[in-house]
Amino acid sequence: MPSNGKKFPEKVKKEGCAVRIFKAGSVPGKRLVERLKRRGQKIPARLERGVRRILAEVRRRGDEALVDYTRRFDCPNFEVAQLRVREEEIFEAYREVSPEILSALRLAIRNVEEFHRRQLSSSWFYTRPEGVFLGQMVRPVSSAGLYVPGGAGGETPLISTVVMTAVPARVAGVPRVAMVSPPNREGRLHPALLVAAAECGVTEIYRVGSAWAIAALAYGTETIRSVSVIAGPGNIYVTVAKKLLYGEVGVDLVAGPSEVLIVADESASAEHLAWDLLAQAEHDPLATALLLTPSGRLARKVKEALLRALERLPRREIAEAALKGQGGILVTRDLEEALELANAIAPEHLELAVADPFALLPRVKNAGAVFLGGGTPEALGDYVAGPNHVLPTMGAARFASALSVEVFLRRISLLSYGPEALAWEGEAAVRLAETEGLFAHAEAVRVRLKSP
Ligand SMILES: NC(=O)c1ccc[n+]([C@@H]2O[C@H](COP(=O)([O-])OP(=O)(O)OC[C@H]3O[C@@H](n4cnc5c(N)ncnc54)[C@H](O)[C@@H]3O)[C@@H](O)[C@H]2O)c1
Ligand SMILES: N[C@H](CO)Cc1c[nH]c[nH+]1
Ligand SMILES: [Zn+2]
Repeated sequence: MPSNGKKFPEKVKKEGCAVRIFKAGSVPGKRLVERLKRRGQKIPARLERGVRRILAEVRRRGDEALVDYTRRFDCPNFEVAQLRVREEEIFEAYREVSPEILSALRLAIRNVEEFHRRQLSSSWFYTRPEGVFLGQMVRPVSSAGLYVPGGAGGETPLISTVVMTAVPARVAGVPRVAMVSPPNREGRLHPALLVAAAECGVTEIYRVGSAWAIAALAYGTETIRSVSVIAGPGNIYVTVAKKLLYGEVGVDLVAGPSEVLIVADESASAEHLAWDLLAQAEHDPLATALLLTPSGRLARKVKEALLRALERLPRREIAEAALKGQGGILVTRDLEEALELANAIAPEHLELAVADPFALLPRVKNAGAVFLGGGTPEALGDYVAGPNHVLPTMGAARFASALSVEVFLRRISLLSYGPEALAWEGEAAVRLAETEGLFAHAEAVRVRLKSP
């Protein structure tokens, strides 16, 4: 029964199966956890083949392939001349965006910049008395390509992702920043997307999305010059393209379909938790939205709240598919077990909706970002708080971190030896080179020892 005492309408009753409650220790509970733990391990072979084909086409046919794919998936009448956004279109976009949106964007930019400035590492050096100079020189990459998701037909342009990708690139000092995002059916990008790009110092904007946009940034086409590093989140096609191209081009991290895992106790509001779960589930049918709680009562209340909320959700179909596929509610023995499972799943977002979240924090090992306390919805982090919302998914939080200024920087090592230092340490290098059987290495040092 819903909490207002009325019966659920038929439709909601039927959809009740979208939200599953299991005991964490039960067979279906364990099965769900095992599936989530393995979620990043294998790309379906058909999907990978499809993405490889796209990459090869763009490499071979350049702009022509971009236009073909864009016509097929996003904008039926797309022309090559529409690929690059012209400067006048950005001026026009400023006229279309309301002052309220502009000031919200500027607040987000300020907060994101303040957070990311703290990540800047500086160059340094030190010397050793015998005449050794060693150091590290920090340099930005010369160009970056930013992927901003748009959904099929550009229906859901993630304007906030412009801020999250472009601000760190600007803080790092990248001189050339190219942004790509899929156009809508009319071949347009949302005006707020263009304004956000201009506000964050993006230097080129292209209307192109999915795996073909990633290929264009990596290989270059007639219109789009290749870049040194690609950053930004995207759907499974974007994510697989980035994985396959890693090495040919720098890639930030595996930032695929969104994920939230909430650990909650009875202090949490069921309605708040339901909306937090749906906030990630509505991103993608492949999104993950999981609640872990020792309270059976809270579990049932969240399920009811979810079913009510789904009724009002415009992207209900997407969210339901995500809940059915990768979501649910698991009732754990205690908070300890909930934390253990959270660490094993390594979610993109971890919410600690418990009475004393800071007491649980020392036990968190794997997560992209942690939201402490029921008053801190994940959505704040998506838009305005300051930390980056481009975060590791599919278990990558075990080894990767949020998008940061570091992605756009390189640390170049510096070495200089004077003759005295060479005399002191050269012999050790010769011995190690000989042990490795590398004659030229040894000789390169020996000739200098003989005639410095
Ligand atoms: N991990 C993170 O940090 C993070 C941040 C923001 C968003 N996200 C995720 O990014 C994703 C955004 O996805 P989206 O769909 O909204 O935008 P998107 O731009 O990533 O994907 C849309 C593009 O994919 C194309 N596409 C659709 N079907 C295709 C197919 N069968 N083959 C190849 N291409 C196809 C569309 O035509 C369009 O060009 C979501 O999964 C969201 O959860 C993740
Ligand atoms: N939740 C997404 C990261 O998984 C980021 C985002 C952008 N806009 C809304 N949400
Ligand atoms: Zn989100």
